[in-house]
Amino acid sequence: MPTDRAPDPAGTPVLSLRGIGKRYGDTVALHDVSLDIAEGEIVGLLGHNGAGKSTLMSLTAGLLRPDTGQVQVCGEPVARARHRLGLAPQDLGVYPPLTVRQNLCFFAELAGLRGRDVHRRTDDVAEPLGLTALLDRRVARLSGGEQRRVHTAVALLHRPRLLLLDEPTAGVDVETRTRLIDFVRDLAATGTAVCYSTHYLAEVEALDADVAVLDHGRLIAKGSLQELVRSHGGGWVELTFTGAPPEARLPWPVTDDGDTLRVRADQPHLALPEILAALGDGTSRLTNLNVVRPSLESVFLHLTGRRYTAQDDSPAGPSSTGPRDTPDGPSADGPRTTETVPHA
Ligand SMILES: Nc1ncnc2c1ncn2[C@@H]1O[C@H](COP(=O)(O)OP(=O)(O)OP(=O)(O)O)[C@@H](O)[C@H]1O
Repeated sequence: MPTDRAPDPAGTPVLSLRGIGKRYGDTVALHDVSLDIAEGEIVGLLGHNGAGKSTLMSLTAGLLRPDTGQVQVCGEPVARARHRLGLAPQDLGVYPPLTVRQNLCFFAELAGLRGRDVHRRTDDVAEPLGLTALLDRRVARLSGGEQRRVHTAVALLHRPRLLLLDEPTAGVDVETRTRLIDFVRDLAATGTAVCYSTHYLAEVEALDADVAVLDHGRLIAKGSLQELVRSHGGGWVELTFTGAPPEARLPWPVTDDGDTLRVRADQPHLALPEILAALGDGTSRLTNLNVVRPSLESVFLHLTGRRYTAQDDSPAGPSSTGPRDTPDGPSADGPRTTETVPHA
């Protein structure tokens, strides 16, 4: 059985990316990305659409070759260490006409398992992902969330040292999301290194993961949630208007993003009265008001100038940091007020 739990030389990360660059024609998908993931560490890989997350996952899994740099898994070039990693890509890779058990047994054999190990391992991965009762059901008859759990289970059959999950909760319900997060945490507690890409900040917070932020192919931040909030701290008051935001003279940094004014302040809720007073008559055109307390969302705003969830149109996704709604026009009841809760 190709299980590999031999200890690595002390200090060798399970995943080591050094100076990774990748272009598709004129598009720079990744530029000089270096990242380590240690045994038992979960890294939440975040970035807006097109930031390079899937490219990074594919390179890490050895499915793509970087133009520059090196990918090492457990101290070896990835080409020699593929058996040590498991990848659950964004697109489902299971066979709908087969049952869950048939899928898992098929992929277990592909991964090199034989005889009783195939069935034992199938049962082992099915149980924590809540698939035991579904083993004899055809995948085609399962819900989207159940199918995604099967897809994730496939990546685990050979007990990888490194698990790559590319948006594992895309389109799944809240229960499946919670179950997956618990499962990933338990897995990491047994020593598996996990790289987890997602569009939902709340998941990264629930995973208690370190955070790696990609922006236009560059790794612009890496650290624990607490570290990032400390170094890119402060919160925001976000005010949306009909038409261009009014001028406001304020003692805090102000950015103007179309119809939205953002004011960065250490204690945004305390800054609010002064901000509203400075807007004067402009408040009559106010349609939405959002206080973003120091959190992963405020870190994102600071690093990229954009809300993380603002471009995410998945109906199944939770809003990690409070509503991201921006009404089309003024509400009859006045501006909508929301608050982003601090997580760190
Ligand atoms: N096969 C390809 N050919 C050409 N360009 C590509 C290809 N795959 C990705 N790209 C481009 O490379 C950049 C990074 O894409 P990638 O899919 O890695 O981003 P992502 O962060 O995973 O995005 P998303 O969150 O939308 O899945 C984007 O500009 C994308 O358009």
